[in-house]
Amino acid sequence: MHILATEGLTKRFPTVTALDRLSVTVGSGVTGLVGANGAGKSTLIKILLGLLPASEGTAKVLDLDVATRGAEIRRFVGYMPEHDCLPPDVSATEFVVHLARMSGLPRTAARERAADVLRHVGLAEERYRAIGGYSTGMKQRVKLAQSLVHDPKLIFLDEPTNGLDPRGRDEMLALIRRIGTEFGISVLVTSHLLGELERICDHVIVIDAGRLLRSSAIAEFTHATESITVEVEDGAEQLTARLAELGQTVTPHGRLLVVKVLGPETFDAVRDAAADLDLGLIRLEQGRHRIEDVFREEAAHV
Ligand SMILES: Nc1ncnc2c1ncn2[C@@H]1O[C@H](COP(=O)(O)OP(=O)(O)OP(=O)(O)O)[C@@H](O)[C@H]1O
Repeated sequence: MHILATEGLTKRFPTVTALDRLSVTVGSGVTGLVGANGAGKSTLIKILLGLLPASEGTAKVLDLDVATRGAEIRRFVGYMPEHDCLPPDVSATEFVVHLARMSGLPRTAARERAADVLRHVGLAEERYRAIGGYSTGMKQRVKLAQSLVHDPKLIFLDEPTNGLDPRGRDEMLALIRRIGTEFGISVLVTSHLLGELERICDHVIVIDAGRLLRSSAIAEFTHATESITVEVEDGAEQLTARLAELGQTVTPHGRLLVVKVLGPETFDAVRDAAADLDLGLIRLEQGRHRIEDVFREEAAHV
């Protein structure tokens, strides 16, 4: 089953089209939603939660229509908003217990559940202190904890690494991965930092200006762009021409050539062509393009 599916989903604001005929499906697991600032990520999440009406098109979350079943969707889905939205004067424990009670849990169960989720996100003794004194990383953890407290099947995390230092970012990403694998909760996580999602997602959706650029399993993203970098002392142009004759896909960058790996024969072709032309090979390096490169390539074609 798809955990969510959109068809021709469009959202027009007075001066901008935030989503433009977006049709995409998402399966279970950890899915990354990647796009630059303003690409439409937060708008999509708000529509999926039934908090914002679409202008056109349809969307379903857990097979429920967002236009009519928003309240049910929000029962099964947790949401970590992008911006700071925490009350400064209460403790993390009080805040999360309160939200657990609002979701319908009795007092004792709400306390137990809040303690569990705060422990899972790594907040220890400090959970009894007022949130106003927390670091950004701790606030992000509280926001993550509240998204989990009502035992959702799926969570939407909007820019959870925003404002974190590199260590905080790594910890948050590891936590998100664990939620997906150990707790079996499906995750839709947004980021404008494309590389970081590569590490934790099973599937990535790339959007730009509200339009779908690409949706594929992470393995396809990296596999499809596997390439080798070749450097020769002289004769890069000759080598480029020879490899092209041999059916290889070559992009010259000065003395460097980036050759797309079509199969094991690509390595043989480079070695043999360099030997035939009597060129000195300085470097033959396998390099995996990262999602950033894929994004740039895709964006260049739009
Ligand atoms: N309530 C609104 N009224 C008018 N325009 C809006 C509104 N909400 C979003 N937009 C516009 O829609 C576009 C998409 O915004 P959105 O917040 O969905 O992007 P995003 O990908 O989440 O980016 P960011 O990470 O910067 O929030 C932007 O141009 C934004 O200015």
